[in-house]
Amino acid sequence: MSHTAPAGQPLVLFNSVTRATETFAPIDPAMAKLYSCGPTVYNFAHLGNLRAYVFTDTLRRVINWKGWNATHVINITDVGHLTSDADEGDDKMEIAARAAAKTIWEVAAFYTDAFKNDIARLGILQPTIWSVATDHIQDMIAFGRQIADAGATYELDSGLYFDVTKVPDYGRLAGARPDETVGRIETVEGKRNTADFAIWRKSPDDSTRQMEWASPWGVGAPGWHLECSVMSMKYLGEQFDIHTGGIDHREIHHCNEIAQNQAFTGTAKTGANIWMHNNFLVDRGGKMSKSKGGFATLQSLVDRGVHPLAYRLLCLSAHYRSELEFSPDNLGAALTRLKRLLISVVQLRDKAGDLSWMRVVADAGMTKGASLVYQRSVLEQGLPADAVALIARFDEAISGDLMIPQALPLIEEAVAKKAWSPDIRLRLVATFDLVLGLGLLTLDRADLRVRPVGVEIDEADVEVQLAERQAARAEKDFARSDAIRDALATQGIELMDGDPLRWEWRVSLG
Ligand SMILES: Nc1ncnc2c1ncn2[C@@H]1O[C@H](COP(=O)(O)OP(=O)(O)OP(=O)(O)O)[C@@H](O)[C@H]1O
Ligand SMILES: [Zn+2]
Repeated sequence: MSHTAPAGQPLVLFNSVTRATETFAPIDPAMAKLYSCGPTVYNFAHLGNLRAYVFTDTLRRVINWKGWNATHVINITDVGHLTSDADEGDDKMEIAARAAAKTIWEVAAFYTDAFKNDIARLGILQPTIWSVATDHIQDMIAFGRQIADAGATYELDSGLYFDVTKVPDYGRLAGARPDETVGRIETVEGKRNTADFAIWRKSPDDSTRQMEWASPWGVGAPGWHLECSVMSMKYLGEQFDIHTGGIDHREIHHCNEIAQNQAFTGTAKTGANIWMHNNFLVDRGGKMSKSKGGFATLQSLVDRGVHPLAYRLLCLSAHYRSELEFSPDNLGAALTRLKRLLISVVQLRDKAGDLSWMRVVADAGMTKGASLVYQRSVLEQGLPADAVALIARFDEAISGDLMIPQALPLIEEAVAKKAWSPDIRLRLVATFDLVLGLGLLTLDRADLRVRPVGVEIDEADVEVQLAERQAARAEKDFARSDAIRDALATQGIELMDGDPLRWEWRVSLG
């Protein structure tokens, strides 16, 4: 891989700190460095949380596709995140563990696995490093000592607090001043400023916590904001390239991380050159959130017969800085679009015959971890000028602050271009899919036919009955054909005669 700036359009990204787009130029041109605030593992991720990781995955894929290597860290928050981001309430993990009568470690292990499983099903690449908060307690204490020595903190009975007036520009990211009380509730006696936050929280005398550690400020647990400053700095350095999170983090969590980073380095630097935030997935009730209960998980979609990649496509169909509405209609449209695309791609696959390049790319990507640029170089070899021009349009869209909604139709354009051989069209699909991650070259039609829970079907048997029905219809034995259709209907199988998608049957959604 080259270490010079890649060819193609410059990549511009919207920086929440300056509220402007900026040209991306990694500090170390040989390795871009990204940190994404990870899940708090006290429950399943909901679809809104997962939107945040489809976004970071897209960002990372675009960076790779355009020619840079990337180190990507996602943390696992298994301690410190209170029920309110503004230092109020109890630790989310402690509450969940009490409710389940389990240890926090059991709860964390269970939901961490569930999260990793969800992101794998969404085609999200594994980060280079998973950093688990409780593995870094000593690093957090050392960090806390340094910022305490620098005079940025003060101690109260309840713990060690950060004084937000000790750093320049506190709250610049949120566009708020330290004396503003928006979203903050004063619950801690003695705090100097409303926005001050806990670096270390002492365990109350009358209770023991499941998770607590000795520290210079008493036995207790670290503040949530501290974790991300410590782990991002540990793995990526004092100033790295991009820090991401959902837009709710722009108001408090990331302001506090920036303040800690500034106190630690004694500079005005925020810790990352670009701070990026994805907007919310909303439903009729507003932001999807765990605290509301009854939220939708990825598994709940699968249980209803929707393939996870249809949800990925739904996410890709909106720009990351726009709200995205989650509704059965939107999801249904995404599933239909994915099916349509896949039908065309499968037809091309059938026509193209031997795709030796596909084996090279798949092998390089999966087993040898080759960069996306290398895979692109295989795919894009020998393409005609008008196909290269389509790639340039794709590049232009994704380079403009990840304008994926504009890039998506180009895949459909490539598939439909009759003047190109199936081989050319598939090469384009494959190179675009390195960014989109929809698995278009590997999925089969049958994969998208997810069986909802509670529906008992034997797919081979359905296919046999369909063939019999086809034969009956050919012989104009409509009574027999209808009888087969009715028999299948009683098993929950709906036949789709004349289906423009040629998806001959589906499990009825009830
Ligand atoms: N509705 C949403 N849409 C998009 N991103 C979201 C949404 N809700 C949370 N996020 C993001 O998901 C990521 C993981 O967050 P985390 O696991 O800490 O969730 P949480 O704060 O416990 O969830 P909730 O906000 O539902 O209580 C964060 O980057 C967060 O900003
Ligand atoms: Zn964070």
